[in-house]
Amino acid sequence: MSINSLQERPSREEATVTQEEAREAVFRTEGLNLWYGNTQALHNIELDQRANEVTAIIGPSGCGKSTYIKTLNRMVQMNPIVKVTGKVYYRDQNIFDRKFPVEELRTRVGMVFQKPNPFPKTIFENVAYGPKIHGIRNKKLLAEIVEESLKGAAIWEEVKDRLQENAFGLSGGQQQRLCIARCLAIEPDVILMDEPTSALDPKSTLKVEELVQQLKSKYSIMIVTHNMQQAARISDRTAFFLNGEVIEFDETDKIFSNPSDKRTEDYITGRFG
Ligand SMILES: Nc1ncnc2c1ncn2[C@@H]1O[C@H](COP(=O)(O)OP(=O)(O)OP(=O)(O)O)[C@@H](O)[C@H]1O
Repeated sequence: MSINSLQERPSREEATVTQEEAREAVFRTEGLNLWYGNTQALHNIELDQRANEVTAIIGPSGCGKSTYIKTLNRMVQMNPIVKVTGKVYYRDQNIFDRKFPVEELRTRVGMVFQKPNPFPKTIFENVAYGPKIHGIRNKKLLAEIVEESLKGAAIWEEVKDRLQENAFGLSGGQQQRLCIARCLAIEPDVILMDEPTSALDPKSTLKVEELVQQLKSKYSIMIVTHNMQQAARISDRTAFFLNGEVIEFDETDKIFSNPSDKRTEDYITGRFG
């Protein structure tokens, strides 16, 4: 079974899809429960990630935001004490099915972490690493992928003359965009971001936010953030988590202007969290 064969992305010519089709669910979570040992961290989560949209996950510390997004690439299940029930469909296949191709899932679903985590390698090698793992050896092709990915992550102009320098020589904000480029190099379908700007200064934060806005024309993005202004600025829909539950999930404008649940209102107005 191959994810790629099931969901070949359309060519540009075929890409004249209707608004409705463009917004199909890439991930659909139904009745998801998750335990760390005997402690339940997620309760009956129901959530969709639509294609070419940004979904923000907000909520106070410890409410299960990171746990949830790490469920989507099955990273959380690398921890042997984790147990899950319920269903998470990626492009209509349940990722918890025994036959589900997990390795392919990880190439289709990229992840960007809170702290930039470049490899101790050159800027070029950081981006070429994933494609090389996938068997690409042709130097010209690798160079093209590296350039395109760095351009996609809006960092090409800053690094094009120093591709052979160590990535640790970049600023924090540049390192984070390099990590986004590394993620783009494996041509993901979905990008999960776990507080990608929390370690960055305001200028770098703005750059990453602008980048997220640009990337959503090609990718579907889910972003965990503690920064409510950020969620309001860059997301199409927002899910408010509290104590491992989704309290409210709606259009971002609605969540921030007229939330349905008092707890959402209390959180976004800073009464707790
Ligand atoms: N590896 C683990 N082992 C046991 N419990 C864990 C583990 N990781 C997370 N938890 C627990 O699961 C719950 C949810 O944690 P999670 O990290 O998903 O929350 P979060 O909303 O992302 O928090 P933060 O905003 O502080 O990053 C917490 O009670 C946490 O203590």
